[in-house]
Parts: sequence; C-alpha cells; structure tokens
Amino acid sequence: MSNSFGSAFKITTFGESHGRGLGVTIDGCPAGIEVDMEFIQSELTRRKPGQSKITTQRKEPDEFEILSGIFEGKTTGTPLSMVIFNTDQKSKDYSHIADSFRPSHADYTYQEKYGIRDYRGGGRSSARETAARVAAGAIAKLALKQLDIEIFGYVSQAGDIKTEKSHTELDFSLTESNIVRCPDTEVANQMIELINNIRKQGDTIGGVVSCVIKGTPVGLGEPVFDKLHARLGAAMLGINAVKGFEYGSGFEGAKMKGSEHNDKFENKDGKIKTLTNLSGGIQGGISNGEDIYFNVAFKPVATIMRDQDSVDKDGNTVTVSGKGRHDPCVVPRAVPIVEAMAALTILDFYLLNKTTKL
Ligand SMILES: Cc1cc2nc3c(=O)[nH]c(=O)nc-3n(C[C@H](O)[C@H](O)[C@H](O)COP(=O)(O)O)c2cc1C
Ligand SMILES: C=C(O[C@@H]1CC(C(=O)O)=C[C@@H](OP(=O)(O)O)[C@H]1O)C(=O)O
Repeated sequence: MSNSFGSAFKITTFGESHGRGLGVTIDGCPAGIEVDMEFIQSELTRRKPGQSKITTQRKEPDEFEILSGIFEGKTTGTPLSMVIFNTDQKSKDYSHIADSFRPSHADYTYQEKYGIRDYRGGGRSSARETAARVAAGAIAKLALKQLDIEIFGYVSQAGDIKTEKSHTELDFSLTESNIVRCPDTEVANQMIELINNIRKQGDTIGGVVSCVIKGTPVGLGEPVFDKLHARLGAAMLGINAVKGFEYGSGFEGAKMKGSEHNDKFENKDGKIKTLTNLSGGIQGGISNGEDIYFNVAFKPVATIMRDQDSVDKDGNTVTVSGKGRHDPCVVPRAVPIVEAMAALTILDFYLLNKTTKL
C-alpha cells in the first residue's frame, strides 16, 4: 500500500479514523523553515470536524504534537514527524456495515483488495487521514511563505449555487468570514442555507473548491510526464471524494478558438508577462510566473441518512442506512486540504528544480 506523496519533500501519512491517532513523517524537509506552531494549529482547525452546523458533528480538537525534526523553532533537515490523537470515535455507528458495503464509499473495493477492512469510520479510507496532510501542508506553506509564494483556496460552488465572480474579482480576506468559506458573501449565505436544507433531508451534495497560487517563479515543472499541472492534478485527485480537476480555462477552453484563447505576451518593465491568463500560469508543463489557478470538483458524500439497497460480503441483498456523524457537503472543510496538497506539490517542485540551474 502506498502511503507517500512527493519526492524531494516526501510525506508519509499513517493512522486510521477510529484508531489511536494519525500522523505524518516528512522526509526531505529542508533545514531553516521557521516553524510557527500557531499557524499549523490554525490550519488544522480550519479542517477539523465539528467546526460548524454544516459539517460532521464529530468533535475533535485536532491538536498536534511534533515528535522530531525541529530545534529552537526551526526545522533541522531531519525527518519531521507530527501526530494527532483521536478522541471522539463512535465505532458503534459502523457495526451495521462490518460485513456490508455503503454504496459509493470505499468499503467494497477496500475489502476486495485487502481481504481485511477496519470498517470503523472508514478506517484508512476516511477523510480523517487528510488531517495529516494538512499538518505537513502547513510546514510546506511556511517554507513557501519564506519564498513569497501564497495559496488561496475557496469554495466557488455548493450544489448548483456558485459565485459568478472569477478569482481576480474576489477578496480572499473574506474567505474565512463565513462557515462555507466562499469569499462572495451573498452567495455564501445561499450555500449555507442549501447545505443546511440538504442535511435536514438526510441527503448530501457536492461542490467545487477553487484555488489560486500566487508568486511562483518561472520554471517549476517538467516538459514531459512530470508536468506541473499533471502533478497538481494527481495531488487533487488523490483527495477523498474528488471527481474532477481543471486548470486555467479548463473544460471551457474546449469551446474557444485559438485567437480567443492565446495569452499574448508583453514586455512589462523588462519582465515577460502575459496580457491574459487562460493558460492558468502553466505552459508546456512549466510555470510561467502568472497566477496558477484551478478548480476541484467534489462529489456528494456517499453516506446518506436514508435506507439504500446494497449487498453484503457474500452478495446477499441488504439495506444500509447512514448512522452517526457525516458531512452533508465536504467543500467547506476541503479548502485547507486543497491548499495543503497544492503547497506540497509546489514545494516539492521547487526543491527538485533548485538543482537544475545553479
Ligand atoms: C473533508 C472531507 C470530508 C468527508 N466526510 C465524509 C463523511 O462524513 N462521510 C462520508 O461518507 N464520506 C466523507 N467524505 C468522502 C469519503 O472519504 C470518500 O468518499 C471515500 O473515501 C471514498 O472515496 P472516493 O469518494 O474518492 O471514491 C469526505 C471527504 C472529504 C474530503
Ligand atoms: C473525522 C473526520 O471526518 C469523517 C470523514 C468520514 C469519511 O468517511 O471520510 C466520515 C465521518 O467519520 P466518523 O463517522 O468517524 O465521524 C467524518 O466525521 C475528519 O475529517 O477528521
């Protein structure tokens, strides 16, 4: 089973949703990153369950401990390990699916592949694992901050309600001002109402998290295979419940003519820039110094509070219904996860690329 992501800044996560806890080891963490503990905690707090009425009600403080890799407030270049203990597991909520499969969760595929499954809370397939990624992503963000690279994620769509404003028109200082994390405040209120109504019906909905990366230098990414957008896409598609990834003009670009789509170059005070940015900051797999922006589509949560026909391990027909605490819509909590995976990808490329041009 592969539990790692990245190569120069390589993270390995461990732990299950209803086990003792979760954590991450970062191998290849450069020395000299100033470790801001409050910032790491605030990132985990943005992701944690039980944060509002429109998320799962599991109550986890998600406080972290750093076990290794820092000295006098800075990373030392040795493996940096972090751990988060579980405190609020309610494993009884899962007894009824010990031998049965929830439609569209990971129960069936996991059972078939490994022949053994920690069914409690989805075990390793639970999005709780993303707490470890957010912890590592916070370290990556701190490193990127020292390089003046910043990442802004936000909810752009919940169900069929979406902001009509593009990322260039939005004020990201408003993202954290509401519980759904949409910087278009009026639309945010409609999203919250929709998610709340869906939750009351025992149902779930999907949504879209958009993300902008500002300050990347020209030259991150490779011209073949390890194209920057390919690795960003893999990072995003590796998040639970993700169904789609598009960057720059994305699927809209398919409708356009070259004459409309091309980003014309200009010489701006001796710097080569583009007048438009339908390329999404990446051309030929390599960052061009413009903002990198992309959308990540999440499906509706699989566990719904309604009876559904399914099967058990032996193929018998059964009825399963969701029990316990689940997200009616994942996007509010997915924002820090998308940002973390973006930070891990960009820092990984930055560290790899440093050695290509001395
Ligand atoms: C932030 C976040 C929260 C989630 N919460 C739930 C949840 O409460 N219940 C659930 O059934 N699935 C939840 N999911 C989705 C499942 O983890 C996911 O559907 C499952 O692992 C199967 O993987 P797949 O959907 O990628 O195929 C969540 C996903 C994310 C990103
Ligand atoms: C615990 C978290 O989210 C969980 C993600 C999840 C799933 O199936 O992905 C199912 C639920 O698990 P439980 O039934 O144990 O509460 C969510 O609460 C978390 O993100 O930290």
